[in-house]
Amino acid sequence: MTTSKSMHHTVRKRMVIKLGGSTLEGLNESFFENLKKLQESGIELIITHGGGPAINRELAVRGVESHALNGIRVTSEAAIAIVQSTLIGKVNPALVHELTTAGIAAIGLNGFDGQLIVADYLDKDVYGFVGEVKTVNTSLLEALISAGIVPVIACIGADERGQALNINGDTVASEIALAIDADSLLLVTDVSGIRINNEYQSKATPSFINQWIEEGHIYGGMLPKVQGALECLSAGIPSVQIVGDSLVGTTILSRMNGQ
Ligand SMILES: Nc1ncnc2c1ncn2[C@@H]1O[C@H](COP(=O)(O)OP(=O)(O)O)[C@@H](O)[C@H]1O
Ligand SMILES: CC(=O)N[C@@H](CCC(=O)OP(=O)(O)O)C(=O)O
Repeated sequence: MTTSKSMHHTVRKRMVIKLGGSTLEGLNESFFENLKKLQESGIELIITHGGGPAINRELAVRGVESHALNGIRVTSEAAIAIVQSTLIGKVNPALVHELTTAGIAAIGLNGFDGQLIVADYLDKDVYGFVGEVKTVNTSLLEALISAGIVPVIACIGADERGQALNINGDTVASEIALAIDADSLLLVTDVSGIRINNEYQSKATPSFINQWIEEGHIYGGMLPKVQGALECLSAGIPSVQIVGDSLVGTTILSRMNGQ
């Protein structure tokens, strides 16, 4: 009797979808219908999200300054409280509401829930209260997935002392994809993929991406996306896509297929 994986497991397809703050507030009915269709086709969905614009508005209302470095928000003690309350208190429940309204069973989570995302400071002197992912509670996610519930994860990590740490949404998405061995990662943003010299790229490879970063064609908020994508690809996740809300964009593969 062979013990090949395919003989013991029904083929599962698992997709992590990250919804960027840039596009989150404008998603329409047809976007959620598309998600529902993906789910009905048998794909297991895990949703993560950011919320940069909502955080910016809240910071401005309260007069707290912040700036980005390499696409990552340098997060002061005053800022982390606002990031935490905005993502967990506002953005996450609003998204869960939209999903459940669309008929998708969903439950909101953040790094504190069941120690979902245990984090440590990325580099406190440089970035302040920004985290890097140490561990992901995959059994919690597996339990929800097998119950047919879509986990909706806000990008807040918790350190071992219970301090909230801000983690870029793209980084959380790729770390979750790696932890649960996803078959694909979909980063939904406000542009239809990677644009180089005014042209959207339908395909990309790690070597092109490294070149585009060096030449300055990829910058700011696109950096954590492609960095997460490269990590996923090198760990064996077959495909990462960066797309707009119509799900059209750039597919990043380890190598160009058939070309
Ligand atoms: N080469 C590139 N192609 C497309 N967008 C890019 C590129 N380089 C930088 N960007 C910027 O990245 C932005 C998307 O990142 P971000 O604003 O952080 O979105 P999100 O909130 O979805 O994470 C785009 O709107 C664009 O301004
Ligand atoms: C550390 C860090 O950069 N955290 C991000 C978290 C939100 C996010 O990633 O939002 P988007 O999806 O809109 O980019 C921030 O504070 O903006």
